[in-house]
Amino acid sequence: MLRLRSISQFYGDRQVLWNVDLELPHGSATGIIGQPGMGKTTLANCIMGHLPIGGGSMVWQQRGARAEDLQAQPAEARARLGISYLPQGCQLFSQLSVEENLLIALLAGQQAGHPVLPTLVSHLFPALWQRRHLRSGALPLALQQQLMLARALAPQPDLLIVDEPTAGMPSAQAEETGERLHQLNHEYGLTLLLIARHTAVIRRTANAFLLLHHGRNVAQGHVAELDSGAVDEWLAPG
Ligand SMILES: Nc1ncnc2c1ncn2[C@@H]1O[C@H](COP(=O)(O)OP(=O)(O)OP(=O)(O)O)[C@@H](O)[C@H]1O
Repeated sequence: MLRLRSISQFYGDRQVLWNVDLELPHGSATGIIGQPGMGKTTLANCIMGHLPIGGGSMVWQQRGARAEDLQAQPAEARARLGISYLPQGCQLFSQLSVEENLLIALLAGQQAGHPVLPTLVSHLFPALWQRRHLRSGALPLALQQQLMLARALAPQPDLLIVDEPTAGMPSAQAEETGERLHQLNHEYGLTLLLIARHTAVIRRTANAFLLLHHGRNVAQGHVAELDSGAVDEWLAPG
């Protein structure tokens, strides 16, 4: 469970997040939506500890563990606490094999010292697993994108944060990615936080949404409420 209260963030003197509240219960799937430049990625970076917060609180409770102040944990500890992040524009180690890419990710997480890849990876990505000895840079793009997701899952996180998971994908592949994320949430109980400019993948995968506009949380609720038209004006360009 992750609970953010009144998060603010500044780049220099410029404030980009204003009193953002967000609650992610175990097993939930939440989408953060908003136009470009509204603070979605900044919020993810605050959760990961890649950016300091200017104010507010972040409480994290891993399954079966005590709640703790996330701010007290350095960025490198957050993967071991069960939080994984797949940033937009993420890169593979293209000269390394599929398996080596996965093992590196594994060592960053809570399974450090026990480099055993979870069966989840082979189950969810059989075509990728069959090619685990191949150089990752030689894979077709669709499999490279699967590998990025598989890498984020290798440490067996409780919470996966994915920034623009379907950006630039052809629609069939975007649908497939949405399906995998849905499966991870429904079958494996993974808590998801999805960031997207467009709502298609959020509608497919999430049950709750939060809408950021110029760094402020202007709407949130159940994903079914996205169909009410109430959020359209916030998402319209210009
Ligand atoms: N490193 C930085 N230094 C200064 N300003 C930044 C930095 N990164 C982002 N910003 C600014 O902060 C604001 C929020 O950016 P952010 O990337 O969080 O938005 P976003 O909603 O994720 O956008 P996108 O959908 O384009 O990724 C924008 O005005 C952006 O220009």
